[in-house]
Amino acid sequence: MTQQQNLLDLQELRVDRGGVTVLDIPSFSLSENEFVSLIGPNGAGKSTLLLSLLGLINRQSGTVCYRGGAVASQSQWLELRRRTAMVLQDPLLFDSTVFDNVASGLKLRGLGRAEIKTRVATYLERFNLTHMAQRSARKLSGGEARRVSLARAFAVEPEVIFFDEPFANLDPPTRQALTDDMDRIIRDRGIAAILVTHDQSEALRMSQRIVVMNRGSIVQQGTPAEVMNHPVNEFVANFVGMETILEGEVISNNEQQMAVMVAGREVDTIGDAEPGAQVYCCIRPENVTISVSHPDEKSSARNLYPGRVTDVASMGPFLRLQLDCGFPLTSYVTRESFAKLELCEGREVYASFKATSVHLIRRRAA
Ligand SMILES: Nc1ncnc2c1ncn2[C@@H]1O[C@H](COP(=O)(O)OP(=O)(O)OP(=O)(O)O)[C@@H](O)[C@H]1O
Repeated sequence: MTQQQNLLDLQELRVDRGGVTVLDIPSFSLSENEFVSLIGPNGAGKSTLLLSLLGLINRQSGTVCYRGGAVASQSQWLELRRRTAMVLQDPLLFDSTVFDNVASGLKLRGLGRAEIKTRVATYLERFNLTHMAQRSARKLSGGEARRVSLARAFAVEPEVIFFDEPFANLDPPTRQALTDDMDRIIRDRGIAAILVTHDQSEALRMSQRIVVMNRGSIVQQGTPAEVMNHPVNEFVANFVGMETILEGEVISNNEQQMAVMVAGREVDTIGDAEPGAQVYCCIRPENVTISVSHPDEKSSARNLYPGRVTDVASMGPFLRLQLDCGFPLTSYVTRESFAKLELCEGREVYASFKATSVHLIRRRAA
């Protein structure tokens, strides 16, 4: 089997700012076509990590390799930056037309006029901006300006793209439309990407790998389901909110009443994905009800699964139960219910939740 080469490799990175170590990362890598999200609280070091990967910030130690070769000289850093695009929360548009803004990266890279014209036209169209090519970039709405900054970044046809909270403060429909456009182009062109986001559903939807950072370190990384369902410590558990995240595939959709296949079991949900779509079913622990005998058939919960309690942990006034129902499920029960139902590790139970309790997120194929 041939091993896929990493696009970017970072080793032994340490960055001090204002006399304080703000980043200490033994290793980090990004492989070809991979989409990675960096999540973590304010000040965790997410933006500093992006800047470090491009050599845009002084570092105490650390080497970056691009396709296996060390990036050391000034010209090697410039070459890496030439192959990379970065989209920031502030679109930072020039005071000129939309066309000129989208063309700016291409001019810098020395493309000829005819090629620039064709390339800009392609990316204006992809981001639905053709009709405003001659508009002043100063007179755009927040959503339009973000579109222009995305078109500008993609127009240089980078091998890697970094996004630092590119959709913060946008209304949800605009945000959704932009992430859909961006996701399509990234997949079409096989671009590797790192996204810094505070929106966990965005991270879930877009990423093959989620990296959780705190206080300058990487605390955990893995597939979205691994990180969300198996947090390595209390910090990650609290930060990701402890929803159960199940990978599944839509098998039917009848006027938004959907069935999703999860680990060989059917989960009923409400939504609008088409059969065959890859999704995550997200279920909050407070929406999972436990009973020890088969519940009344009249129960309104559409999803009912026999399972076993695999772990019990104290959560203040509640107990958190980990269940194995053929897939993992987390439930909170009060101490009173826990005693009344005589629950304990190993106990066989029934877990149920309503179709309306399942929050559906489309999943990027691995
Ligand atoms: N110009 C600066 N001078 C000194 N320290 C800085 C500077 N910029 C950032 N820092 C510090 O570096 C650390 C990492 O900041 P960074 O912006 O990378 O975090 P972040 O995870 O991206 O945060 P946020 O989610 O708030 O954007 C923080 O402790 C921050 O206070």
